[in-house]
Amino acid sequence: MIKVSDLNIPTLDDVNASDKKVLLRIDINSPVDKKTGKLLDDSRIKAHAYTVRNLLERGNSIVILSHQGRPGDDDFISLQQHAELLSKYVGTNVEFIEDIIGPYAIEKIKKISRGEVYLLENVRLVSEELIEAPPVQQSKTFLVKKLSPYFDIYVNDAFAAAHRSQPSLVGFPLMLPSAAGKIMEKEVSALAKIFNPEDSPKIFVLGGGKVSDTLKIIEHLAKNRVSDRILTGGLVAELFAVAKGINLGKANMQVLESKGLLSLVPRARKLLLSGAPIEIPVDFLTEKQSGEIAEEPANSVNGVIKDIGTTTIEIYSSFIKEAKVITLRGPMGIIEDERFRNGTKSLLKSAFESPGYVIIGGGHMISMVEKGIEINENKVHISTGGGALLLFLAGDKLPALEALHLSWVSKSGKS
Ligand SMILES: Nc1ncnc2c1ncn2[C@@H]1O[C@H](COP(=O)(O)OP(=O)(O)O)[C@@H](O)[C@H]1O
Ligand SMILES: O=C(OP(=O)(O)O)[C@H](O)COP(=O)(O)O
Repeated sequence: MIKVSDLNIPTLDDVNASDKKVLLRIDINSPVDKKTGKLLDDSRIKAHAYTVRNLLERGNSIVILSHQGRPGDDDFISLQQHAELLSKYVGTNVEFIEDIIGPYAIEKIKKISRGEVYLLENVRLVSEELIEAPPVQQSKTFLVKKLSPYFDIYVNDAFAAAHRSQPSLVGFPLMLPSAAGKIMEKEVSALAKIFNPEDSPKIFVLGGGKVSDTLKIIEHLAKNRVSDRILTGGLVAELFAVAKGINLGKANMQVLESKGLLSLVPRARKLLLSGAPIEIPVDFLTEKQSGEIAEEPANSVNGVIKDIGTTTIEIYSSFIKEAKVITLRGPMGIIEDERFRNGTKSLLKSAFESPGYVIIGGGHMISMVEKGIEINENKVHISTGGGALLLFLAGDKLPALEALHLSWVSKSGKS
């Protein structure tokens, strides 16, 4: 059992996860090369393989659910590549099933034997999965009603998606005995232990492209007074620059407009006026239509912003070096292009060299941690989560954890 504030989260031992038919939800959503459609990083796949191996050692058969990307985005692809990589890291064949709740998937699930592992297709192909709602409502979806009858237990290992109240994450725990997987258990236990509200100064380095999510997180961090300083990068920085009245130029305004982000400016401006400790870059690395790459001051940008500039790196690094806890999520630039990785790499280096404790999260951000560098586990926690990590650190209750708690209460009669 894991205790998280007033939630009791059952673990594999609490549901006797042995010799059972297990429905396992993991989060192997990974960065994708927009040009080739190939996965750019397999950190999450490698991490979740541990839970799959653990469940196999307990004599279970396993059917896995996960998502990749969001409909309409370039990274919304099939899980076929993921199954091949999972087979490699688990050390046994993970059969890819190109179906989710259709007759082919159901027939295969009915016949699965002990020791077999199936990975179903991208669960976000089921339209219900895109709707967030409370567990009771999600337990009545086609996805949950079609799959639940064929399993003994449900295991949620998807810490990185635990902030999503979607059917595959919160619907099954009311229908099946449920538990946290080994990655979920490890993340929640570690973060609850290392994140001491008393530690100060706490710095959050927040970048990336999930601006609406990150704005909500910053509102929570500011409201709960969890962060002493928030250093912004990526599209998040551009939103706050515009909110500060900085003219980023026509090209960048068009990027923000095309992503529907300008409607968030009033909320960002309100945060700035409230005195939230938010920093924005003083310079950017930009690319002109001619292809020329240049470093430009934030108040006279002509090219399309692709990364933060060196002066910003120096200023942010000086803040990082004074921090007791540094949490980084979301890259500073368009890291799919190696020309725009300097900002992210430089800040990661400053964090690793600082005396503070470092927490790193987010699929793209994790992919930037140099493969094979020596990570001092006493000083660095590499989370599989991004938004989920930040909301957990901001003190929010994650819907997937609440659903597991509800399942425990309803099935065990214990609170
Ligand atoms: N200045 C920028 N303009 C456009 N996209 C950006 C910029 N900086 C970062 N990005 C994009 O942000 C995406 C990663 O964002 P996000 O998913 O929030 O990060 P994480 O996966 O680490 O949580 C990458 O695809 C990257 O190309
Ligand atoms: O990659 C994820 O979140 P992250 O980008 O915050 O790390 C999770 O898989 C959640 O994906 P979503 O933000 O499309 O629901």
